[in-house]
Amino acid sequence: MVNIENVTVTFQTKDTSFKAVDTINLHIQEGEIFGIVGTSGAGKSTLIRTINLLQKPTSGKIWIAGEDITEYTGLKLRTIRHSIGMIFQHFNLIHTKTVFDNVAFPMVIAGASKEAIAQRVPALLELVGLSDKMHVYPSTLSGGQKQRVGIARALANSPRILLCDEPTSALDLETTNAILDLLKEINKKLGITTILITHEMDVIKKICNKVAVMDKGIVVETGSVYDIFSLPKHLFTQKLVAHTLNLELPSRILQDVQGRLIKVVYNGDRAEEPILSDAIRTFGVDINVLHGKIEYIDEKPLGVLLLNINASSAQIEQIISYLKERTASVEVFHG
Ligand SMILES: Nc1ncnc2c1ncn2[C@@H]1O[C@H](COP(=O)(O)OP(=O)(O)OP(=O)(O)O)[C@@H](O)[C@H]1O
Repeated sequence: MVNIENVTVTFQTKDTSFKAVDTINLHIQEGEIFGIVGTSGAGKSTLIRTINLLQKPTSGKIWIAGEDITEYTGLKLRTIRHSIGMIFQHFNLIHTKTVFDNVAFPMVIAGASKEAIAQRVPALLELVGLSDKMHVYPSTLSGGQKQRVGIARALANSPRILLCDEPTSALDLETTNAILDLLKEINKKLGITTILITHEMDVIKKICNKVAVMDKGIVVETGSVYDIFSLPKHLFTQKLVAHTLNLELPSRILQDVQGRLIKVVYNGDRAEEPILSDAIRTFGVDINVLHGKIEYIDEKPLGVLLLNINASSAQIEQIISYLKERTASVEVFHG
């Protein structure tokens, strides 16, 4: 549906030039929720803005549904933009217009009839759960409600693609979850291809199917969200995932621990197997669980355990290879 081909964006300042996006290639399929994650300054906003040409690539191409749109201008550009909705971190509502008029605005610009607008806007407000706020002004709404208006407005011209620029960064945790649920529901109901940028792996974990991890203008890793969480390959991704899974131990425990400390990740059906109790029985040693959890990502289980094994070196090696055969990864931390 969306192909980003060798896209580079270079900003010229007075004496230097700076590559905010460097030779990025991404293929986003129809109907999926594709996340782009990275820390501040990674180039996420610049990249997402190239998809509707709010930011023109310095080089490379943007393909939408098989059309190269990179050089589009005038009517062609306006038409393609109507098929791409966008929502923003700070909602970008027009404060002098009512909720109804905010949602109607893109339809007015696109030349829709009054009848079409009168029919569509209430339906959109119902979809986002704001039917009772149709005639109020944005200043009377909460952040979550403002974002719901932003979503309804982005859908006004029935786009095929929805771009979400940090849609929940200005919201509290509960409202974030409600907005992410809504985006997921809309994606399912309308089949709209959704591309979302965020600095939070939790957002990716909650709604995305695929993810690209960006650092300093480049994509360091891309794949299904489940694969990226269970086996992150790049060091930068590993750090993001470790931080999100929150498996850090207090330094006192790390200092005092005797024997070997290992991290085991197990995925798919194996997350529900009694691998650990099997290992304890097979080798007749004590294995102490210091920390662990099973997460469900894309409805598939992903287990992560921090284990402490106190046994002879030979036995520990045997246990590690036993676990390696039965789990996604085993990492030795200590000892
Ligand atoms: N118009 C511009 N002129 C010059 N530099 C720019 C411009 N826009 C962005 N940059 C720079 O490009 C880099 C990437 O910015 P961008 O906003 O795309 O990152 P980001 O990953 O979205 O970060 P954040 O979440 O903080 O917005 C930054 O170093 C930024 O200062």
